[in-house]
Amino acid sequence: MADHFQLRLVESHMLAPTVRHLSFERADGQPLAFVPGQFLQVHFHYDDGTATKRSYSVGTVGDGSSPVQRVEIAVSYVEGGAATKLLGELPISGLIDASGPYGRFCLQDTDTHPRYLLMATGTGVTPYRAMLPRFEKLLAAGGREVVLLYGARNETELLYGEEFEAFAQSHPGFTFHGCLSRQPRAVPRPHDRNGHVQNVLAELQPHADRDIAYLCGNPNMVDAAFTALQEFGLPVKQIRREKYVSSR
Ligand SMILES: Cc1cc2nc3c(=O)[nH]c(=O)nc-3n(C[C@H](O)[C@H](O)[C@H](O)COP(=O)(O)OP(=O)(O)OC[C@H]3O[C@@H](n4cnc5c(N)ncnc54)[C@H](O)[C@@H]3O)c2cc1C
Repeated sequence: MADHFQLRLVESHMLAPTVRHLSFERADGQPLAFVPGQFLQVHFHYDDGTATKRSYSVGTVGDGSSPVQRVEIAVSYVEGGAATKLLGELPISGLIDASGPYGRFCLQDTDTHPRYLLMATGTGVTPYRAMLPRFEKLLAAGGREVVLLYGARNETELLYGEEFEAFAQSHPGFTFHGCLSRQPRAVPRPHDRNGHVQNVLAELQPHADRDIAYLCGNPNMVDAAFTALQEFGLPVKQIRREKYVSSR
């Protein structure tokens, strides 16, 4: 159930040239209960006093089942963006109004498909970071495979790339494909792919009997991947989507 609270900024750094990682705590000292995959809304006012809000996926890696003390988000720079400015200029200890958690872009206990196909561009990878402890449990139970296709123009834009690489190395059922559309890595990793995420799909041969897909981030990518997965025969109920549409 959604709650309203203030968040206090405790840490902020650039994750990539145009993406900032922000780490908050609730000002009331309470932990945040959320299901990995959910998002928060940040509430603020334009200069003319009009109230507005923006959504951000929670990226905190907790234990996957209990509330977290840190509320981590990744914010992509948008030219002239009101929330971009607010969050980019927020000082350490600065407060913002927020509410949440919201959304149903979450893993379902009822899903029994053997392979999870996760696709993301940009900050759309954030919910999958939060889901890592859930994937750890799924993989430990056996009989499952998780494949993350993460699209970026170059390696500097692979947010949390080292964390996903490390998770893949310590969890053999998890494969991380960095899909680089403009510039390959200086030192390529074994699972790197060149091109857009949806182009790498064919290599994985998605199949309705095997796959459940999660798509998150840029709406154009989500729509293109949704169409491609349907062409491979996946029914709509096996394709979960979170589009980072502008909420103005
Ligand atoms: C469920 C959900 C989860 C989201 N999670 C995240 C997240 O984790 N991280 C994140 O960075 N964003 C996320 N977003 C997008 C976020 O809510 C804002 O839309 C984004 O940060 C831009 O807000 P802004 O106030 O800076 O720009 P605005 O003031 O809203 O927009 C400024 C101008 O830029 C255009 N614009 C807005 N967004 C984009 C864009 N992405 N690319 C190009 N032009 C744009 C607008 O049309 C407008 O002309 C999410 C959106 C949704 C719906």
